[in-house]
Amino acid sequence: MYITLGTFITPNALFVPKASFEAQAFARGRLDGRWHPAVTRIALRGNRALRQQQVARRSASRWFMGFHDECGVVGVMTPLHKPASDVPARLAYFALHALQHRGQEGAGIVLWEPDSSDAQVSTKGQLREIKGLGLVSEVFTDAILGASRAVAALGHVRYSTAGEKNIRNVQPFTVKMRHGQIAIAHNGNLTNAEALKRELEARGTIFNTSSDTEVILHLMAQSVQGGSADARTRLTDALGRVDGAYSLCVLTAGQLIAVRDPRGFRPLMLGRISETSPATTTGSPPDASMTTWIICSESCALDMVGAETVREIEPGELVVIDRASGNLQSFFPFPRQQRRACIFEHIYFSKVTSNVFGRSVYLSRFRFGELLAQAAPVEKGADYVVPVPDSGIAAALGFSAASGIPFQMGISRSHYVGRTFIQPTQEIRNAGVMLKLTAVRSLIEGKRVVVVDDSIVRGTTSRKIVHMLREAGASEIHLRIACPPIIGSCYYGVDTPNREELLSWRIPDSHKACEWIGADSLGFLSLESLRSFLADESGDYCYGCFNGQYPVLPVDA
Ligand SMILES: O=P(O)(O)OC[C@H]1O[C@H](OP(=O)(O)OP(=O)(O)O)[C@H](O)[C@@H]1O
Ligand SMILES: NC(=O)CC[C@H](N)C(=O)O
Ligand code: SF4
Ligand SMILES: [Mg+2]
Repeated sequence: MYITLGTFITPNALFVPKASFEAQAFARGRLDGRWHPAVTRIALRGNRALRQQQVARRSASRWFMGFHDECGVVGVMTPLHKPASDVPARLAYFALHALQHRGQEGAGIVLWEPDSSDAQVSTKGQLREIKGLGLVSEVFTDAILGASRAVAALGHVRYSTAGEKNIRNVQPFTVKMRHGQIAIAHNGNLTNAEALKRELEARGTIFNTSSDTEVILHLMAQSVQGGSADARTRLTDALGRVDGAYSLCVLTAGQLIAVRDPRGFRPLMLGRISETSPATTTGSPPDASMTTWIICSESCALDMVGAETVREIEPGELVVIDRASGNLQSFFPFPRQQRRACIFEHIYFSKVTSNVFGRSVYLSRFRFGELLAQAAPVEKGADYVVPVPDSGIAAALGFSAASGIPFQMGISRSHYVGRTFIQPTQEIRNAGVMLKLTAVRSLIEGKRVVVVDDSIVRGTTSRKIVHMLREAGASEIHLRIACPPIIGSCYYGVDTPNREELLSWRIPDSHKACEWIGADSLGFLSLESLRSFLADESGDYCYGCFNGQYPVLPVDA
């Protein structure tokens, strides 16, 4: 197998990316017409190229992004009268597609495929896994989905927080226990996983992955309630031993279980597709026996598959959907805790079309921008408010509305540069080439601009953007950030750099940070503003990465 190495000549720099299949696509097609690829063909063995691709993928997004997204989960359970078909797999696929922003390392779907003679009976058949590294659209093909015959599905998109980025750690995990197969999909991070792992290993447990999530399966298998065939009982027992963040779905041949940790760090939604008229129009609840239930991380996934949003799964709630009875039962098996929803879901992680923790993500971001304009105005005014696309757009619109400064898309984002792009070399970084973001010179030249972004993590993006806008002729650049300075890592399901890498930890003085970035001024949304926005609910949120007050510390830290 041979691949192509590309040499790219841009107005600013000349560089030779490392070999990979992505490089080939990049050189040949994706940026055709924009850059000027002088493509050099160099023969390389396919295996080596593949390894390089893996390495590049792993490290590329680290360079590009600040806080990484987390994971997304989905569960689908059809009603008893529905014969096995490709519908559960397709519903899971589209829901995962809507949740792709939450994880791009790998994706998986587990299908409950009943024995063909027994397609409508409740507790027979197998759980079958389809998973791979890469994006949802790369892992699943139409042929794979079309060939499936299932009555329920469980799906996951991963961004790792524990364990390496390899195929073994891609979820859902499916295992065979004494009472049958079980599959699990987890968003979050367990703060005592390492301690539990050591304990389990001392008892002879063999781990198949390096993910924290696997601990739950072993705890279930070795549950003191082990004699119980009931997955709910064993899951409750296992979760009683873990701490930290989990919004998870479990699938057996018979039941779909959804559960959220008592602090409710991560979101989890319940939705349905009803074959009868929805409750809202008839006044009576939809017939459970005619309902396909969907569990998912964010409401955007329900919208994607045309499902009705029923409600959030509550912090500490465990919901069991049983196919045979058509029942949905709710339990609160854990001691109650103060809710600690992750405010970063609203600042950056979740999709703007979602409602998360009972609030519209878009409206939150817009309001953060308005509050930022009030708290950190640009004293002498400016010509434009310019967002850092995509995640800074809603906050910039809010800033513009509150300040009266016109909004302009002065930075264009390339949609061909994914989050799994080739790692730029140090040479490229030094040349300040922005692969993802480009200034609109005709708009920016000679103008005073307020640049609004949702967050600064390492400061890489801000520094590059300021440099790029100066090169494009901006006369003043005022950077406004729609969240407080980030000074700590996250232990609850977000892949964060070490504290020492965080700009606001390294350079706590915002004047000095502004100098490092190269802007004319720098302003953040304060924690007080954030709390005032959340009003009565401000005590229900986690702000650990902003104030160092973590609801629960990792046991092994
Ligand atoms: O300070 P840094 O370490 O550079 O990280 C901060 C940047 O990372 C995020 O964007 P990202 O490019 O990850 O994704 P987006 O396109 O979804 O905004 C965030 O919106 C900031 O722009
Ligand atoms: N980001 C997440 O929610 C990750 C889930 C799990 N902790 C993993 O590392 O795979
Ligand atoms: S530490 Fe930050 S990112 Fe992590 S849960 Fe708390 S607010 Fe969210
Ligand atoms: Mg961004």
